[in-house]
Amino acid sequence: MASDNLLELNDIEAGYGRAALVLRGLTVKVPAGSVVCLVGPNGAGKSTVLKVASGMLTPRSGSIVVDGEEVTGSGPQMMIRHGLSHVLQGHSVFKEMTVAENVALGAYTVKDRATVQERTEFVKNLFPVVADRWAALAGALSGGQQKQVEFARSLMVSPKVVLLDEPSMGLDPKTTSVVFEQVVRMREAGIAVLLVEQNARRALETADIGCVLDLGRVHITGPAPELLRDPQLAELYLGGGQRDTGPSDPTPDSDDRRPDQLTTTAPERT
Ligand SMILES: Nc1ncnc2c1ncn2[C@@H]1O[C@H](COP(=O)(O)OP(=O)(O)OP(=O)(O)O)[C@@H](O)[C@H]1O
Repeated sequence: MASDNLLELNDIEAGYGRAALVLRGLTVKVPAGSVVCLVGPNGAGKSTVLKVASGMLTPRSGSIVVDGEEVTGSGPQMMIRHGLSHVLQGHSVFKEMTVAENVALGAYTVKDRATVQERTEFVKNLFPVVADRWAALAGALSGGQQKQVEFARSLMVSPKVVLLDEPSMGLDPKTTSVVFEQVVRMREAGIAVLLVEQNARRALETADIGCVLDLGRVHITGPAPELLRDPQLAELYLGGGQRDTGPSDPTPDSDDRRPDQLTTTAPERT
């Protein structure tokens, strides 16, 4: 039976070299047309999930299925061909190159000129700031604008699923909101997103499905709005308490608390 999931990571075990496993039987599914976000404490393995999905790290066991096709063991170039595009943590624009050149780099595997042209128009339309600053040096753009150039570059290969690793890293709250608006635009354009975020509340406000990782497994998964309403989760992962609870609300700054400030671990659920 055909699956509606564009990406499935099934029962994945993965780690680095001879060190202990980081992912210990992790299963994550990304349905078509959805944003799925992974949240959890530092070291839980969130970025490692994206590395496995993009072929940077080969799992020791488990399977990776993209749009119904098993692709386990594919390297990064093949994963791009299968439809997965990875936007790495931090900033990766080439600052001394123009925005146009940075975006064009994303299409280095695309040989057909008409396709490149069509994708270029698509990303310029999706990210107006990229179109507006097309001829500018990327280094002259703000952090949030550079992140949008990275998004645009990642879409040049017409991915089915984009893997976003902490897109809000280093950005102020206002710029973070702009970047998350662009994540929503990607979903509206039919691109599924697997998102890793330290800013758990903001990510869950954007996502359709949330997965809480701890110790290399998914401990809790469900519709993101439900996770946001869960008082225990709010206490553990979202800076304590829910936003609309009146005087005891967290301050705006507490929105940006990192899960590594937490001292407890997530409750186990089935
Ligand atoms: N290249 C690497 N070589 C060896 N160990 C690594 C490597 N990358 C990550 N690890 C280890 O894997 C574990 C999970 O790291 P990962 O970056 O996936 O976690 P994370 O949940 O994304 O955390 P963070 O929020 O801090 O980025 C950590 O113990 C980390 O030290």
